[in-house]
Amino acid sequence: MAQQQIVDTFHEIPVIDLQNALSTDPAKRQALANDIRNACINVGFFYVKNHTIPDSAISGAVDAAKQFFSLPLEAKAALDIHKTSNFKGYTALLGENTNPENRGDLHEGFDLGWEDMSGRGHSDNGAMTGQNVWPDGLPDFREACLDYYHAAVDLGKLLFPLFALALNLPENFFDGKTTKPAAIMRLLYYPSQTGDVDDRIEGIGAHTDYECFTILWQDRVQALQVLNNDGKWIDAIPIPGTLVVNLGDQFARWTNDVFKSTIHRAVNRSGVERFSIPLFFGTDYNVKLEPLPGCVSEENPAKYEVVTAGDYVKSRLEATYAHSK
Ligand SMILES: O=C(O)CCC(=O)C(=O)O
Ligand SMILES: [Fe+2]
Repeated sequence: MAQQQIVDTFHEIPVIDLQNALSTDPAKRQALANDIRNACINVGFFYVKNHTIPDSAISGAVDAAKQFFSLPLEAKAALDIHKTSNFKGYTALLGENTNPENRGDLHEGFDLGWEDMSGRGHSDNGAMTGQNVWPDGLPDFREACLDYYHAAVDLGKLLFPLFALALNLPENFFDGKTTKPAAIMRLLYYPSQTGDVDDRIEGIGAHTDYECFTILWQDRVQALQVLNNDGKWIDAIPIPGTLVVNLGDQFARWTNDVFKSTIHRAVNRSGVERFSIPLFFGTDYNVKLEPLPGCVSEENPAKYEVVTAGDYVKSRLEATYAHSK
């Protein structure tokens, strides 16, 4: 009988406490980085607790999302993402198709990028930078979104040195590569699917994320699922007080797949609506995604063509929205 290959897999997603992220004791920071390393190699997903985003920033952004998605369709459609060249604004139900085998994603979205509170978008070269678009008639919406955005970017800046340590690199390895962090935030609204459900329409179809890592707030409605190596969907159950962090394809490219960019999807059949807020965090758009020296060897030769982070994300976004153009 042929010997059965034993493939390591995971059945749950680890919870990592970030309390020691800024410890003055390097051994404590390294111990935390080791936990992150294990999660990145084996799962590609982990929860973080003691994550630094204030509850007030979360509740403000969630309230803003609820108000925005309750606007009349015409008001949201005026901000349709296809009207901008930099992927900002509103995505209608079925407007995106994350898994090309599906017929469209059953969510509405609102995308924004870097902008400081005083109203300046950052205007450098990347296709995804530049002005955000904002709805009329929701006076607190912009501030609530940006408040969360900046808190999540700060968390991303706390995580990058830990990822560097996890890869046996100097803690400041990514500093010069994340000067204008390429962070895209999305508000997401998933109606519940009821009645006869078309299997090719999911809240968000099976996909991997495009940037280095994603920081995701999810409400208490179970919908997010993560594919393990046995092809089984593992529920990323909502754990109050935590955020989900998952790796994206930029990190898989940097690390030549040593870090896993794990396939996931969201399916809301709970009977109630669901909200989530991902923030996709990458290096500056002009940085080349070159495999790190420690991640390439004779047994594991470089797998990916070197491209800039900006070109890579742009090509993935174009493919995602092509279906509703
Ligand atoms: O809403 C979620 O839980 C997941 C969203 C997601 O995977 C994405 O936007 O890339
Ligand atoms: Fe995702």
